[in-house]
Amino acid sequence: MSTNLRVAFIGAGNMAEAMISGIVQTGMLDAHQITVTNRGNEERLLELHNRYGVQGIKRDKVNLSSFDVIFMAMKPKDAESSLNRIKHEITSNQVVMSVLAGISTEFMQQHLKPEQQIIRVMPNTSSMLQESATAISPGDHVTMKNIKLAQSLLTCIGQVYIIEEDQMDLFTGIAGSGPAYFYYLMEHIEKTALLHGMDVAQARKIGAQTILGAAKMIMECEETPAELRQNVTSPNGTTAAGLEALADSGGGEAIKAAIEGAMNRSKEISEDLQKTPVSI
Ligand SMILES: NC(=O)C1=CN([C@@H]2O[C@H](COP(=O)(O)OP(=O)(O)OC[C@H]3O[C@@H](n4cnc5c(N)ncnc54)[C@H](O)[C@@H]3O)[C@@H](O)[C@H]2O)C=CC1
Ligand SMILES: O=C(O)[C@@H]1CCC=N1
Repeated sequence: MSTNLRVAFIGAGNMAEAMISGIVQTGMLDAHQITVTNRGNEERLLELHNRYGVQGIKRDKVNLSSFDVIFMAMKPKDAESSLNRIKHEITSNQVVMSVLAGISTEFMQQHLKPEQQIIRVMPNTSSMLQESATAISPGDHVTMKNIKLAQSLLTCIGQVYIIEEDQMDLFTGIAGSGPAYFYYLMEHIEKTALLHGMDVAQARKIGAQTILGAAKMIMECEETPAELRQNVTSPNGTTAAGLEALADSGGGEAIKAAIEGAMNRSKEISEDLQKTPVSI
């Protein structure tokens, strides 16, 4: 990766931090190549500087024209005003990569210059440990060189998949929001363990190792998840009883509902924004 490459994050929240942490830890970029901005929380900018060595500068003081890559990492509700501002600060040689849920490349294109290079990205917070499942959908004007740049930059926060944009809401439901489902699962494992007298710290380690082991089995074995499940399940044994209780409690439906709930919310964010008149 070029030592001259400069990357700006607009937005200094959880997602920006997870990505910065992953990028800096792999050494793909030097901390001095990264600038992070927010609207005014200087304490947060100092925190990110102290943790990762990146430059933290208030949005008003940043000149975006000197960056090769501009990551949009604010909340979707702040996208429109931010895009309207970015439009006048950058040229089409620079690439805008947006991690915002529900914000389409079409919406971004409408608010930026007609030939602006745009890539829609959906990472997750496991970026922090370089274990994100990240999707990218390139906009119409982005060069192959910048698609490759996005791939190598995002590879340092985990696995990267190029997908059609019409799959982005679904991807968000599975992977963008996905870590939260597993944390929720863990919360319930801990609660149940505690209820039956196990120490929470011990239950956390045991539960996490079980999830990690199952994930590795899925990644590394040839069997399908259904086959792997059957391998655990002895006739009339403990797993059969557990799975029956899970199904009786609507386990499968609950997983479908979670993914579809997040997917539909992503669509809804996009539709709501399209209803607002586009400001010039
Ligand atoms: N948290 C997650 O797991 C994931 C989040 N995302 C997306 O990342 C984006 C950020 O999410 P979080 O980091 O969780 O939110 P957050 O609320 O933690 O951070 C948002 C940041 O944006 C800043 N900000 C808002 N408007 C701004 C502006 N005009 N200029 C500069 N900074 C501005 C805020 O000061 C704050 O630092 C969202 O759009 C979300 O959809 C995507 C994938 C996963
Ligand atoms: O909850 C959200 O809206 C963001 C997008 C994907 C994960 N977190």
